[in-house]
Parts: sequence; structure tokens; C-alpha cells
Amino acid sequence: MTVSDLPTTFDEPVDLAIIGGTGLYQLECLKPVAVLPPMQTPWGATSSSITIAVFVGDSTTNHNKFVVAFISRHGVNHEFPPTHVPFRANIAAIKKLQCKAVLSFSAVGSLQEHIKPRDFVLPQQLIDRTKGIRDSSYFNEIGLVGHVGFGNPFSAKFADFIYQFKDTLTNPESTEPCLMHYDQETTVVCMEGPQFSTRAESKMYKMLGGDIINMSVIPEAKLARECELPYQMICMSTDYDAWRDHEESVTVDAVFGHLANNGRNANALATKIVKEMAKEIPEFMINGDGLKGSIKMAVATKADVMSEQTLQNIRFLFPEYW
Ligand SMILES: CSC[C@H]1O[C@H](OP(=O)(O)O)[C@H](O)[C@@H]1O
Ligand SMILES: Nc1ncnc2[nH]cnc12
Repeated sequence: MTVSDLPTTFDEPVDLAIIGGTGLYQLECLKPVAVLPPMQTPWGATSSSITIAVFVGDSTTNHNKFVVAFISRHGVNHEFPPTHVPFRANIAAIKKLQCKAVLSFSAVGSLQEHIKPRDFVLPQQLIDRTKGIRDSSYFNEIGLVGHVGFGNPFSAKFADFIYQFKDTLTNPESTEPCLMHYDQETTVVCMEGPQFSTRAESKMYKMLGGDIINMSVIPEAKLARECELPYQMICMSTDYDAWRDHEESVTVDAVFGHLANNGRNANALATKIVKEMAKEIPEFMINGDGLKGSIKMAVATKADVMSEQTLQNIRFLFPEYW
């Protein structure tokens, strides 16, 4: 059976959403059972079709079916630049599919000597340096106002879960091992792009406390939080950005030079994560990681003054609240 013969609908709830970024337009470890065409949402269509894969747990556990949905952030042919990725549609689709967490992959530049190209990083903090031109909220319009807590933008429980597989990473073309970096202070800077940073900007981001830099964690992380979804980004280092004066500043060639190894490691890591989740769904996915109910409290506008259109839109995300 080829991918085009697969069903284009899937009616069961999905457990985990995976978003692939630059160089990760599909995950080989996912054997698709359905491919949904780009989903239409009140915020437009998703950036790609949605691949559905099913994993079966082992007989020692009572949980025997685990469903994963995969979306390609930039489109499968990398059509959407970071500024124009339909982030709101992507996260709304993930919510509609009833996913319980979002695992996101991203190619990043390193702002620290000890984070080498091909290392992986699980950031826990972020600095937003985008330019305010992306649609970053579902609750930022006249007639619908919401203020959502974002002090801890990532899911530490999810990161803990991923970190147990740190030894999965390999680097067969080199004697240098690939490391996974994780602590509560590790910070990703998100810039607008699409151009890379100047050397002065790169040095400033280091001074601000940045460890890695990309162009896509904002607004993805904000929107996942607005959908009460535990969210963790796995950042895959590809370059040293522009702060090292003695070296050429980052180019797309440098980034692409590491994508194959990073892609292999992403597949290996995703396989471990999904297989382990299929054996036993982690607690943070069952209880919602402390986020359940937060949006009902965060939306300040009274439902009786919301327009029919507004209600229709938020019911797409939260039919249980409005
Ligand atoms: C081609 S390098 C810049 C590009 O790479 C990252 O993409 P993604 O996060 O989707 O892996 C970065 O955010 C930029 O969009
Ligand atoms: N140096 C860099 N800056 C921003 N995004 C990136 N993605 C990969 N490398 C990057």
C-alpha cells in the first residue's frame, strides 16, 4: 500500500502530536495508518497534511494502543518561512485531534561553546525576539481577551521524560559524542528571521542569557499553552550562529551539513519516546501537567458579550468551556 492509498480520515483521539522542523519533514519511525489532508481551522489551514501512526504497547502493560499525529511546520516542501507558518492553525488542529501533549523538533544555532553542532538541547526558558508580526494568540482581539501564564514556557515533566533517553544520540562520522543538554535555566532565543543574526546581535543574545537560537518556538509554545497542551521542544544544534569572531558566521550550508545526523538522532529518539509512552502513558499527559482548566480562568471576556463567530472559534478549541 502506498501513502496515497491510505485513509484520509481518522476518528479516534490522538495521544501525542509531533511537529517536525527544518530537515525533518517526516519521521521514518512513524508507519502511517492515515494521512489527513491539511486541516481547515478558523485560523486557516495547517502547514501540511497530518500523518497518523499507531503504536502498540507490549503485553506486560494494559495500555496497548498509542496514536501519534505528525505535522511538518514549514510544509513538506519547506514552503512556509518562519514568519508565515500557520502556527495557530497547526496548534488548533492538534487540539482538535485531542492530543495530550506536543513534541516539537527544531534546528537551532548554539550561543555557547559547550553546545556543539549535532548536540540536542531541551530548553526550559525562552526569550522572545520576534517582531510582533506573527499571530501569537487565540485571545488577542476586541471581543475576546485572555491573559495566559507563560512563566515556564516548556513542560519540565515532558523534558524529564525525554532526558532518560539521552544516550540514544550517536555521531557515527565523528569521535565526538552527541550530548543532550538539559537544565532549568537553558534558554532559547527566538528571532524573527528569515536572515540570520548579525555578529553584534548574536553577542547580545549571549549576554542576555541565551544558550541557543531559532526562528520558530514563538508563537508555537505560546499557542500550545493557550490550548492547555504540555509542550516540549527538542532543539538540534546545527551551528555556532555568528558570535565567534574567528569563524565564519552561520550560513544555510553549515546548517544543512548537520541535518542528516540530527534527523537520524531525531528518529531514534522519537522512537524511544513513543514506544515508552505506548507502554505506559506518562502522568503529565493523563493529568494535563497542571494546565487543565487554566484557559477558562485566563479568558477575561464574558461569554454573553462574545459574538457568534468568536464563540464558534473558541468552541473549536474548547467545546467543554463555552
Ligand atoms: C534553515 S536554518 C533556519 C530555520 O531552521 C529552524 O527551523 P525549525 O525550527 O523549523 O527547525 C529555525 O527556526 C529557522 O526557521
Ligand atoms: N543560527 C541560527 N539562527 C536562527 N535559527 C537557526 N536555526 C539553525 N541555526 C540557526
